[in-house]
Amino acid sequence: MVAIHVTSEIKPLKKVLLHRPGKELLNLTPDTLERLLFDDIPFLPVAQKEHDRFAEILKENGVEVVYLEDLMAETISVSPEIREKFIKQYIVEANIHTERWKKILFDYFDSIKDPKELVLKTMEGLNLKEVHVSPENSLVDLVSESDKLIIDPMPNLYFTRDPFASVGDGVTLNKMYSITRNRETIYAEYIFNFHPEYKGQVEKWYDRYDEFHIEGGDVLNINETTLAVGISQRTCPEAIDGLAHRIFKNPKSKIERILAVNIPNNRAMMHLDTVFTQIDTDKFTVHPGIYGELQVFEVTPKGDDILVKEINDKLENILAKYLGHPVTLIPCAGGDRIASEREQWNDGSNTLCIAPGVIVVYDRNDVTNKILREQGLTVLEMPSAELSRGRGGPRCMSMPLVRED
Ligand SMILES: NC(=O)NCCC[C@H](N)C(=O)O
Repeated sequence: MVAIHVTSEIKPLKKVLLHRPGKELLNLTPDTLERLLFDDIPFLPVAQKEHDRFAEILKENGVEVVYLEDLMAETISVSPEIREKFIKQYIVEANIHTERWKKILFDYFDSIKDPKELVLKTMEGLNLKEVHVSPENSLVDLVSESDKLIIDPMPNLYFTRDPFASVGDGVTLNKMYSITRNRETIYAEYIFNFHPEYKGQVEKWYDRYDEFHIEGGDVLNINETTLAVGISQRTCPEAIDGLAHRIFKNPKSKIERILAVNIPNNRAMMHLDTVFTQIDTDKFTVHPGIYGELQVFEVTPKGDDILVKEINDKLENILAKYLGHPVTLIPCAGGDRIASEREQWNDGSNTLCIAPGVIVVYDRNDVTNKILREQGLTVLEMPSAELSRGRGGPRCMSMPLVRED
């Protein structure tokens, strides 16, 4: 089987990457919520139960589920050098810069021998009181509190959609918008560089060391030759320019055009997949907030450069043009403004399509889900009381690695 192969949003899903939320959620506090991009603190045991049900629904429907933490544990088990390189890089990226603390923390992480336990610990964050230090050796240690996080958790890791995005037989390895989420991409970097199944198998259309930010939630595979990318809070036009140059220049890419869709810059519409997702060959769920004419740019190759053309139109017309047939937009919660705003906040339009017309959704969006059933979709509901507090739905919580052609 190929390592990565995704040319659509709806073709049968064969293999998907998830991350089971872990103790990183226990290191969220009211003071850090905003910086760490959460709106509330999920109750971990319930969040895990909900996530396990998500994975079970996928498996019941023939999808192979792999976990980020397992792939990463396998990656650092490839050789002691890779493990050591990872720990050192992780510490620097966690903003630890003094030689003394780099050494203390290297020894701490290096002492965790089980690879998966080590990976999970790097995700969880670290409290000063977990590390044994001799405070008499340093003024800094004596003046600081003993019960504080010295390494932040990465609570958004269960949104595997964002740090990298599968496009064709490659990935965009993303430079993220926020400091907290930028740390997450280290895992994909190591997996794609060193994991035996992925090393040398995956084209990189964008890199985490590039200058401008782009996130996977903004990347939608319309078909084999057309990619839609949101210009949003999380993805800037410069990143799309850079991606276009790279992807058009690479003979292994089949992408012939990128549609850059300008969406409002706010938290309720943070990514393109927060405002619309494809659910069938001719159907999309949408946030009613993007009805009407949208600013859209068609980016195509022109010699060694790119050509950008503004093609503003209604979403349904743009999609119909590139898919080659009419499409129906189903608004979140129908036309009811209050229900729609409520359900949109809990990702009512953010569905994971696992085959044409078959979608995984949050159970809490009951108004939207009823409408989707009436439209003939197979709606697989997952529990969502706690997971939804992170502001992402089933599409955000999954990264397709392989979809059938
Ligand atoms: N694709 C998505 O819309 N992902 C949801 C990400 C939620 C996360 N709390 C964030 O703010 O990045």
